[in-house]
Amino acid sequence: MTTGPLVGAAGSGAAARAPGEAAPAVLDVRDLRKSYGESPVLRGVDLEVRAGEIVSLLGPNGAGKSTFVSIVAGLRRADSGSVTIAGVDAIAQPRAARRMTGLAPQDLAVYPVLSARHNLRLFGELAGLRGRELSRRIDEVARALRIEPLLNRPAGRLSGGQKRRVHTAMALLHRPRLLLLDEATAGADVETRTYLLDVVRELAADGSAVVYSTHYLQEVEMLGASVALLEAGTVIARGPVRDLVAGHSTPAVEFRFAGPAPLVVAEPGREDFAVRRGDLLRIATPDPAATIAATIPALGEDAGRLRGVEIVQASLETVYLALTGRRYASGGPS
Ligand SMILES: Nc1ncnc2c1ncn2[C@@H]1O[C@H](COP(=O)(O)OP(=O)(O)OP(=O)(O)O)[C@@H](O)[C@H]1O
Repeated sequence: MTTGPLVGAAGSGAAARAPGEAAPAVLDVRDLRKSYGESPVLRGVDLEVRAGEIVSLLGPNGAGKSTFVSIVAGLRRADSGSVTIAGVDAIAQPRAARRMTGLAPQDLAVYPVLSARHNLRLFGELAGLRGRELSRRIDEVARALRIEPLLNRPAGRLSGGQKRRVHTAMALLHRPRLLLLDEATAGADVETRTYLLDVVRELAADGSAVVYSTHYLQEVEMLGASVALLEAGTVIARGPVRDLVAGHSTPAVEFRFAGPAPLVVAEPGREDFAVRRGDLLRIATPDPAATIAATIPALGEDAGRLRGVEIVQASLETVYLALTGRRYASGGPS
């Protein structure tokens, strides 16, 4: 897809660097802490995002992703820590930092009685664009996100997915050096999701740094993004998907039963790698075929209740499950 120059002025694309030279950090967050009342949410978050890099911010509900994004965007105050955006101290100089940042927050924020174009004009002006340049940028971004036919309609009468595109377009107008997208594809249909992801990839290819919070692990791979996994207030895993998969996860075999799964582990040494939840017994193993061959004879009477056996290959999802402990609570049915 050709969408035209979305972020040409970000100006830090890979072409300007010598081969092998690391791109500069656009976002540099150190030891960020934030509590709501007595409840700590961010307990010392460090995150660096380089020009041209897309970082998917993952984490369970309530992990603090939106809190992190809104502090970086200057909408909330941190208790302590530093946020530097393209060399500017975002806590000491929030206005200067905001000019380089584009934010599409999780909650849709469009003025419903104004047209989509008027919404874009307002946000473009807030970001410092004027006159012809603003009109040109509205046209470019509208083309990229396929909202041209919607521009003259009141934003309040657009569908959820159409509003989502207008809302995201507002974050892109001024070609931000740093783009913050908080669950940008929530509620979007397959087509809208495709446009949004295309635009994010193009922005990064032109040199923007992107922080993309999402619950859709598939999108991380579609974006070629690296991962920052937020859990219990800190980043517990950071890096390219392939490195995380290689370092944190093995395949697993899942045995599904009619009724509660038995905890049967036939292979010595695999006990710590088995978890049971409801009708499912899951055994992480480097050799799934051997695990199946050893486990089925050991099931005894329970073999009659066996309904299915599946090999689950190591993937970002298995890493996520292994690191956050979600879905498979160790130690029996829950
Ligand atoms: N304004 C607030 N006042 C008090 N507590 C808050 C406030 N905003 C968020 N929280 C709490 O802080 C924690 C982190 O919330 P946050 O929205 O940052 O998480 P999240 O990772 O974005 O979650 P989700 O994936 O559900 O969007 C949650 O426990 C939430 O209830």
